[in-house]
Amino acid sequence: MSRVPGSWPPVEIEPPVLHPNAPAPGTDLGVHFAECFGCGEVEGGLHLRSSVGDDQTVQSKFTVTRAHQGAPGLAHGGLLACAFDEALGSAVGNLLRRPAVTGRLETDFRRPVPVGSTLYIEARLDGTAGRKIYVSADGRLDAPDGPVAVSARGLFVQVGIEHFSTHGDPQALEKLAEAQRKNQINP
Ligand SMILES: CCCCCCCCCCCCCCCC(=O)SCCNC(=O)CCNC(=O)[C@H](O)C(C)(C)COP(=O)(O)OP(=O)(O)OC[C@H]1O[C@@H](n2cnc3c(N)ncnc32)[C@H](O)[C@@H]1OP(=O)(O)O
Repeated sequence: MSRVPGSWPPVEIEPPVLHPNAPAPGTDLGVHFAECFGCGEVEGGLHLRSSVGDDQTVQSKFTVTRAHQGAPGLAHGGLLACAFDEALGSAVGNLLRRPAVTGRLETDFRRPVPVGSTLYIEARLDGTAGRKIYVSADGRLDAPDGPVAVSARGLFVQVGIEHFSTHGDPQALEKLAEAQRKNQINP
């Protein structure tokens, strides 16, 4: 049960409809962008690894290293929130294949997450309302059925692809499109 007040999703939603080219359960999702702090090969990054689960979920693993500390020996809460942003975004991007950005992210920190532990994060699509996409996730300590250490809920907002070229780095965007073509990701 969430500790964040208010019902979830906060508006009337439609059930999520998976994209016809959404990867099948069991598919390893790889790295969506080599320079992504969440899943890329970035020094000190989170190196999240994700695969498609059953029932409109994405399963991710995040191992906490010394680079992720806040208090000595414990994961920094902001980095944990980042891991959930990545896991939730991966569920939206891969299962719905709608370009979207995080509009709102809420996290409940329930247990300390020590350096060396692995969070098993299950992110699920909750529903959509027009451009708004509601997703939530639980992260369990050291095993897929371990105790819940962190829970999160996110609102992603669908954007046009020009969002990334207008506000971001068009060259990096082209690199990303090239990587997706190589991986035969059909938008
Ligand atoms: C495609 C192929 C994929 C292939 C596979 C890819 C895998 C891919 C993995 C990615 C994994 C990375 C995951 C990291 C994802 C980031 O970290 S994204 C970076 C962080 N986020 C940002 O930078 C977003 C910055 N914010 C913005 O650009 C704009 O505020 C937004 C979010 C686009 C919304 O602006 P807008 O388009 O003008 O829309 P706006 O009318 O303001 O809002 C739309 C609706 O959302 C609601 N809304 C917006 N913000 C909020 C809020 N904070 N609270 C409540 N409601 C809100 C509005 O009230 C509105 O509701 P309605 O009026 O429609 O009922």
